[in-house]
Amino acid sequence: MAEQSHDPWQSAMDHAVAVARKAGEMVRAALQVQDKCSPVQTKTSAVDLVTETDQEVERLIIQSVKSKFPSHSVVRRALCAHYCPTWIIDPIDGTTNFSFVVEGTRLWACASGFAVNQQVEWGVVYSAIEDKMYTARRGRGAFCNGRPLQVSPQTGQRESPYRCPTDSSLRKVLSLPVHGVRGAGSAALNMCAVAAGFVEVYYETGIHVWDVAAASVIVTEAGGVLFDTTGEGAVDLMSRTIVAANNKPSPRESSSSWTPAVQDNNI
Ligand SMILES: O=P(O)(O)O[C@H]1[C@H](O)[C@@H](O)[C@H](O)[C@H](O)[C@@H]1O
Ligand SMILES: [Mg+2]
Repeated sequence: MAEQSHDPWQSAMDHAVAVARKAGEMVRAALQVQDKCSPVQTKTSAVDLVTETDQEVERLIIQSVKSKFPSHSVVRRALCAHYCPTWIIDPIDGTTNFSFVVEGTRLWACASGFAVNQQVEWGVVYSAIEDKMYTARRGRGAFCNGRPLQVSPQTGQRESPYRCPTDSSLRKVLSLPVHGVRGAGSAALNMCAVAAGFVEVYYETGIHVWDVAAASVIVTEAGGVLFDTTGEGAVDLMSRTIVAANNKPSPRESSSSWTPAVQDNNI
């Protein structure tokens, strides 16, 4: 079918939802086959864990986008610097959990974000084990299985000297007077947890654009905010650091009521 001119981004997003379901089924099936969950060597990176299933799902997405939207680019490694509509995909976000069957395999997801002119227009994150399809279109809200998402209304207390975490401050973050700290391992799902109001803040350094592009718009459309780890600037999805939160505390505002999903992946 040809690309539709009246709302081309919407038809791309609908397609991403369908592909994510298919990808999720593929990944679930692969869990039964040891070889498909084992890390493979790639030329690109020794650090980035990749399995045969990552590669299969990546091929599935690329082929389906190329046949349906031939003018679109598909990348894992760049937020397109020019106008070109670009899918930023993470075939399996949480490959470590998938590969090592961590936490009952729950925390992995298939994620696609779509950027035009460096703006993320929509995001789709599918948690196949939970059958949760998170979607958001810029300016049109965020949803999980069609139900609207809203970040937590929780705010901090004014007395605390807490500031937003900085790049090198994992120890500080871990000792904050918060209810609890979790590092569960899928950036996309951690951000969706912020969007859904389950946690108030997610923070990570060492992250890549494909880990966060899809969920970035899900967070903001659910009423959340993204900022850099100094707490001062706007987020740059290429910067490899991110804070996603239900609100942006002023420098003197407390985190004491926050329940962060925190990870630090400095490499
Ligand atoms: O490599 P994949 O796509 O599995 O993504 C994961 C990152 O590699 C981790 O840094 C990060 O901590 C998260 O676990 C993230 O989701
Ligand atoms: Mg990832």
